[in-house]
Amino acid sequence: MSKVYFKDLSYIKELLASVEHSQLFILADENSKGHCYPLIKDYLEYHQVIEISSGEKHKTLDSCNLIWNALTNATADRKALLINLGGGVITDMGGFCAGTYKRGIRFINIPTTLLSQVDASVGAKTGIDFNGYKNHIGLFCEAEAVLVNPTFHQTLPQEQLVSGYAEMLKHGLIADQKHWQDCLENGYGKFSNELIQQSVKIKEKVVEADPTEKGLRKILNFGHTIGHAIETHLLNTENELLHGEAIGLGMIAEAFISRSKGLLSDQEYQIIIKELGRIYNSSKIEKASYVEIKRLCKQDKKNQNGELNMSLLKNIGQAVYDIPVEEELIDEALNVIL
Ligand SMILES: NC(=O)c1ccc[n+]([C@@H]2O[C@H](COP(=O)([O-])OP(=O)(O)OC[C@H]3O[C@@H](n4cnc5c(N)ncnc54)[C@H](O)[C@@H]3O)[C@@H](O)[C@H]2O)c1
Ligand SMILES: O=C(O)C(=O)C[C@@H](O)[C@H](O)[C@H](O)COP(=O)(O)O
Ligand SMILES: [Zn+2]
Repeated sequence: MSKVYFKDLSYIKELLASVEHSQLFILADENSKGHCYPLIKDYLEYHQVIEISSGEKHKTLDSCNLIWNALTNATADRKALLINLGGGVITDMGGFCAGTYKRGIRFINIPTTLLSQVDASVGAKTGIDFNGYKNHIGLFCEAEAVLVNPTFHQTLPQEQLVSGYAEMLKHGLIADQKHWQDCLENGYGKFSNELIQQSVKIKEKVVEADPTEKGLRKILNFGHTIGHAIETHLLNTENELLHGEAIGLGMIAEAFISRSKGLLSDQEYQIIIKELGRIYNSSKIEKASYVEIKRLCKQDKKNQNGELNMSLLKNIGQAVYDIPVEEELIDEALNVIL
């Protein structure tokens, strides 16, 4: 699996020297180009910047077209190297475009949001949304390397930190009670390299055990069946949520289902909803949307043979996967986050 480096940004020079390449391209959106590119520019040799518009609504085939066209117009060959500089939208989509261009060129991830540093840039899931379904088209495709540096947080809006914090709390809930505690003690004002590293280590351990999600890796998807459905349902509306904000609500709903299934104790459920509910509580979901949310859940990648399967919690720090869930339980769970 890709190595994750927690180093100064100047380390880019060494990474570039270690990956033989013919041409260098930087993929960014307007925010990562404005705020992050100036911090790395001096460490780069001659290169071309490919800029796409920011946000989940641009994680689409149209943006891929722009990226593939830019590579084609520059006559990029199979030894071309792409640096994905940005949040999870950039690392997911850039990885996918690199993995498919001329059947695959190499790429390095330089994640610039907390969420992409602790989760999206690590583990080789790449892809785009399609027909309104999250990450519906994609590849498992490894980055050559990932360079993580919290300097990028200086320009990140607070809500983006809160969004990334959800995936860190998820890592604690599914696999490491101490990390959950450490995250709660830390709060979401500022994140040390150490806490970010702890979170990445949890993800790496799960991915190493099951790189292509045949089994155990599904635990990283806790909160995502309902979270993704909420995120998709609200995309392009005035109530749009960031990925982590939607996953925060998804985790509350799926913790409820965990308790209903007799997996999670009431005591731990109460702790989880108290802590998550303090932060992820701005739900703008109406009862009329439940049918649509359940329809979206049916497209989740963990489902099989028409059965809805979720990853749920057994304890704080332990998750289980492939648990069949009845639709009525989703209604009840949505009532909890309303
Ligand atoms: N592949 C995976 O394993 C995985 C894991 C988790 C999430 N994801 C995906 O990641 C995406 C969410 O990632 P995200 O939260 O990073 O969102 P994002 O990529 O949309 O970035 C959030 C916003 O921050 C801006 N930005 C980025 N860096 C900045 C900086 N340093 N300063 C100021 N602004 C900056 C971006 O332009 C964007 O507007 C979702 O599409 C989600 O599905 C993938
Ligand atoms: O790495 C994983 O595996 C995850 O599930 C991490 C999630 O946080 C992430 O949002 C991922 O993109 C979801 O994958 P999907 O398979 O449900 O699209
Ligand atoms: Zn996620």
